[in-house]
Amino acid sequence: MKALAIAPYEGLKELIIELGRNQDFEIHVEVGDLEKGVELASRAADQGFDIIISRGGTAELIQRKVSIPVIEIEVSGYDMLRVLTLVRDYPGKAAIVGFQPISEGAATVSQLLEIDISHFVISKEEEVTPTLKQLLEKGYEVIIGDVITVKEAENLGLNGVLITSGKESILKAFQNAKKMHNYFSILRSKLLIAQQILQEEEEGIVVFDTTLNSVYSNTCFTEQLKKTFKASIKIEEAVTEVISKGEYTSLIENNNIFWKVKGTKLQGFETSLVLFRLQRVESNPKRLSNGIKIISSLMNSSPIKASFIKSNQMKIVLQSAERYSEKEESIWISGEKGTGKEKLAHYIHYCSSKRSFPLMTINCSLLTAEQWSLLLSEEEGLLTSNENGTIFLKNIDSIALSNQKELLSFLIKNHPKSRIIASSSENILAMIENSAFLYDLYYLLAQLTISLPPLSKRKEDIDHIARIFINESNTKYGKQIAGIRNEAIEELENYSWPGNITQLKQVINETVLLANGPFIEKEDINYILKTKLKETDMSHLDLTGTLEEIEQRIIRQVWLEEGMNQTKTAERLGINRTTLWRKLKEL
Ligand SMILES: Nc1ncnc2c1ncn2[C@@H]1O[C@H](COP(=O)(O)OP(=O)(O)OP(=O)(O)O)[C@@H](O)[C@H]1O
Repeated sequence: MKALAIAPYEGLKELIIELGRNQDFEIHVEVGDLEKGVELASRAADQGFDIIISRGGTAELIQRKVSIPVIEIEVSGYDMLRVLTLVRDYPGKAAIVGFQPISEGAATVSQLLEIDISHFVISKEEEVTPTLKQLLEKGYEVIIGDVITVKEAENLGLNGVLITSGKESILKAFQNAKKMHNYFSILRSKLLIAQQILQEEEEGIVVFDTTLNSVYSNTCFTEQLKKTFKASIKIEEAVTEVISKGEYTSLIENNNIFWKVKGTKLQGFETSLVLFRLQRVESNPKRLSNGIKIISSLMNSSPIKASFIKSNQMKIVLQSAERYSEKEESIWISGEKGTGKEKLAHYIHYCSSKRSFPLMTINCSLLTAEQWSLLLSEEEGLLTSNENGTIFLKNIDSIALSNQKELLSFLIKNHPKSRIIASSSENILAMIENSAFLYDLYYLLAQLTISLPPLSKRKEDIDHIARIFINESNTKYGKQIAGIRNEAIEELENYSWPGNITQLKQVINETVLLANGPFIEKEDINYILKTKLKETDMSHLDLTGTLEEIEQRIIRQVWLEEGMNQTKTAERLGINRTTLWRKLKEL
């Protein structure tokens, strides 16, 4: 043990040095009262001292500033006895001034020795001067006390007598120091073990106090997760939730790896401390990440701008979404490809109380059978890890029957606490009828349903949505398109949009890229619609079946592209209107 003794007065230094010679530990002594003592002490830990020994007010001040143990040389009965014996024959009125233990100790001893001496208790340092001034006025001449009191008494012209520490008090302090050092060594080694384990832990650990200061974090957290944690979790909300409800759970994604976040309260501290543990989700994340994404809790602006929606059909859809968002039930969104089902799922999540938790999107059409079984394999798997948030099973109609069965039994067995939204673009009731989709799974996931109309049935929305896309494309390509002519909008409204909003987005994107003037003209739109789409749509043409069936598909495709305008369709196909009319009737 290496001890630093800070003596508030010179004489004490000598005594400590003398007594320290016979001890089995190393002791250094410095002289310093109050602030000077604190200054000396603050360097002690860095200088390799294990413990500090000091006295009275200086010891108390030091204790508040350093992290190593501080042992106080207490005023003993012997010290008191000595000083009282000394002043017994002093001429003039004498008083003892000090904190409670000193002044009460003095009272007891003076009573026993039948010495007539008054004692005055002070509770803080600032009371020393006013107390002494009062005593001066009352005719006291001798003041007995510790270093501060005696110094101040002398300043005021009183006769100060210091209660010096005797041999016994110092030896007792040495003994206490040794005991404390032993105790601290055991504690410190336990702390070091714990700290090392936490530092090597593969889970991230961070502790916040109520002022949102991080008071502890381990290497895994600081080196790998800190940035994502801060960007994905509203720390204030999370800490408040732990303090009010006792728990917080969420999920974050960091470089394609999913981490469960669990917040709990640490017990046994004076102030509230909140611990967050970040655990890697068990399933092999690399193999799962394809097709699964997490939109963190920090979704600040609405994914759908309601004021841009003009069609009644869509207004009703948004109203249902808002009402359903507050319910716990699962929601099934159906609609043709590209009608905005994913956007609507985001909107539901955004409107709900789950908004500050993650939205996990699982694109079922991108997951392989192997990934499906991984996703569903373990109880602590990904599907159960986002308890407070929303899980969006996109394109659920694309999963194989065997995976549907697995998903159904997983959901029945594990009851994920998260809200589930599913989306499909096929006619799901027909699929159920043809045994291509499980009846039970549909009804489990479709407790509430929303059907998105195709874009051709909500032409009033085209104008505004097109403007959103022009803005997006301007940003993307650094273009400055200022607007779109009304005639160009009319062309867009007359088109049939088999690919719905996705297709509108693509058309606007290409038009913006190719446009030469500040406005998108009717001709720009026509060029893209007629030439570009004809190529892409034809490439998707289904060539199965008889020639007659293929012909029917071509006629329907062109008819849709021409906005169901028979004259234009006949013109493009090079047939007369009567033939077209007859052929369309056969469709
Ligand atoms: N109200 C809207 N405002 C602006 N953009 C929209 C809106 N609705 C959809 N979109 C955009 O249209 C495209 C298609 O939307 P989304 O992916 O939500 O459709 P989907 O029905 O889920 O598509 P799919 O069936 O192909 O998976 C996306 O780029 C989306 O951002």
